[in-house]
Amino acid sequence: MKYYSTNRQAPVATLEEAVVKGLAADKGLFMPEAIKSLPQEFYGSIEQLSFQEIAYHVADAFFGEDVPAETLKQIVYDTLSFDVPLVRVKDAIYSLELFHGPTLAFKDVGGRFMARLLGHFIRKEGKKQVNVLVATSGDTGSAVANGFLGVEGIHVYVLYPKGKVSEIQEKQFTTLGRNITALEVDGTFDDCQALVKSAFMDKELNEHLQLTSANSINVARFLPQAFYYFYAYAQLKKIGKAENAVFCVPSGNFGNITAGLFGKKMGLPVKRFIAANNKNDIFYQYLLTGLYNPRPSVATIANAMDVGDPSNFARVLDLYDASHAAISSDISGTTYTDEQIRETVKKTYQETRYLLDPHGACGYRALEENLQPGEIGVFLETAHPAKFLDTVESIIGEEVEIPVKLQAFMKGEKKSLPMTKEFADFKQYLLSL
Ligand SMILES: N[C@@H](CCOP(=O)(O)O)C(=O)O
Repeated sequence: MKYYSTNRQAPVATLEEAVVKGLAADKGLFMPEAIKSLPQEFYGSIEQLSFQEIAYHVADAFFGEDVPAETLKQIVYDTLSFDVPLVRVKDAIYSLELFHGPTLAFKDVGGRFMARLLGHFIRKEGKKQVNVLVATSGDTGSAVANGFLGVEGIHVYVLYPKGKVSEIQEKQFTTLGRNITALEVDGTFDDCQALVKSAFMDKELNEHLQLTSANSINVARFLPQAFYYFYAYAQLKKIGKAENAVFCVPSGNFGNITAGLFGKKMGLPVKRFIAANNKNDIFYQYLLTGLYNPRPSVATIANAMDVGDPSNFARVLDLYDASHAAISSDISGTTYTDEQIRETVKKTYQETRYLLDPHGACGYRALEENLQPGEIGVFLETAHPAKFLDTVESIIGEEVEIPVKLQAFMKGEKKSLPMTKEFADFKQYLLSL
């Protein structure tokens, strides 16, 4: 399969080139030339398949031409060593719990898949060291750092905005050492993302180092996120609730919802999507006005969604031929203040005893407010509430139990390097390596 750039000014790439480069030479995002529909028989009996079996079918449609079947199967099965259960919260609203992986956030799926696929390409080609640059507003950093920890031939640099991620999130990527380096940037997530993208475009740097990205701009990070939409559908089908499924996705950089849109293009019977924003509501405003106006992100309690210029908007436009009408017919939007998020966590916990995290709360509330009669709503519960311990405990006024996996991260000592948001400083640092 070949990959083209959303900016259409760069040569098409092989899968390996797209994964190893991350971003196209014209600063566009790579898109697969074909989105294959999966056969009706697959959907007809999908509820009989395991998560790993379903994911392998989806992975095969994208990567099967370029990765030997046994290798791809191994990558998928190793990646998905945890479950993604669908849990009913209230009425027709279900939570797709994406926080049962090693770092307790949905990014574990893409992070682990990409680490394994990149590792495969490095071994196959005997490549020199690949340096992964990743910008995080909270969850990507930990998933990528943990997914790549100890992978030979790869060094990961995590760029994160100083003081704008939760304490536990920070611990998850600053305490690992080995092939993981954390850079604490005096700026916002958007500054971190801009530093990373500028590095990919810099000729001198790219002659000095082999660089790639592990944000959802990388096809190997973002496409695997489609796996769990199919699995959610299978779980709905098992309980006879698969008609009129609506997926509601807490959205920041828009990689997660874009993976769901790919699923729909592959024939997954999804009625519609809702993108739930926090106050960084650039996409919501786009739906209202037809104008895309990126702006500096503001800090919220749903910090992983604090993105002011969502990278994957380019892919959404590409998927729908830049038609605002077509996009709006598949996706609606919502936006919530911190106050509304707090209110939702509290009320839902009091009513149902289900504890939402601040991101999931945006998704849940959007369904509560927008679900039509006859529709079944699934919101993506993107991270475990304990990752936002202080926030969540202060909202519900109770102690939250910290899963053992998280406790382990909290014991380590934070190690990070300070970095300004000036590209010249970042470049100098990378050149000194
Ligand atoms: N929400 C992210 C921001 C980066 O998103 P990505 O999906 O492009 O990696 C985070 O938690 O870091």
